[in-house]
Amino acid sequence: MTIYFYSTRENPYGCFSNFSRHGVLLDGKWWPTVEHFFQAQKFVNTPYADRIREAPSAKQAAELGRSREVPLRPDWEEVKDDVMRRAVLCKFETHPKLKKLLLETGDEEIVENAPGDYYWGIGRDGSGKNMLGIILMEVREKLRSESEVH
Ligand SMILES: Nc1nc(O)c(N)c(N[C@@H]2O[C@H](COP(=O)(O)O)[C@@H](O)[C@H]2O)n1
Repeated sequence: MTIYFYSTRENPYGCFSNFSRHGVLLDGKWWPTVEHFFQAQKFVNTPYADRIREAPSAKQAAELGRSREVPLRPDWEEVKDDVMRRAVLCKFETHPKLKKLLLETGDEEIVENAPGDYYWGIGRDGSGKNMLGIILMEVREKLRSESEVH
């Protein structure tokens, strides 16, 4: 059965959202959520990226990251999927309970049911790309093959 997630408040899969309070250590810094890291990478190596890292919530980090008052890095469209892959993998490697939950989803399809997001989610009408769901399934496959080797 397809697994849908969106709000962090929904159990058990709300923790699959990038807004969930599961931090990651990346590039020598601690990021309170994947969303903080992802949004900051739009302005990598600028003081604005540090401002995003210090945002009190993922929602505020996303608002800062979506502002176009500060110039977006020129290669963002080319790098954004890999930025997301790295952060999502790090999250599930860092938090064993989340890794277990992800592996327990087996081969089920995972879908970010974000009504306003037709790229990372499926959008309101279900026609979106579901790139975050696809990345979660890629990460699941990677973690599964690693756990079979050891
Ligand atoms: N909770 C939530 N609210 C939204 O409005 C969303 N668009 C999403 N999806 C997440 O948004 C992040 C990327 O946004 P931008 O590319 O910067 O617009 C990413 O974490 C999606 O999973 N979630």
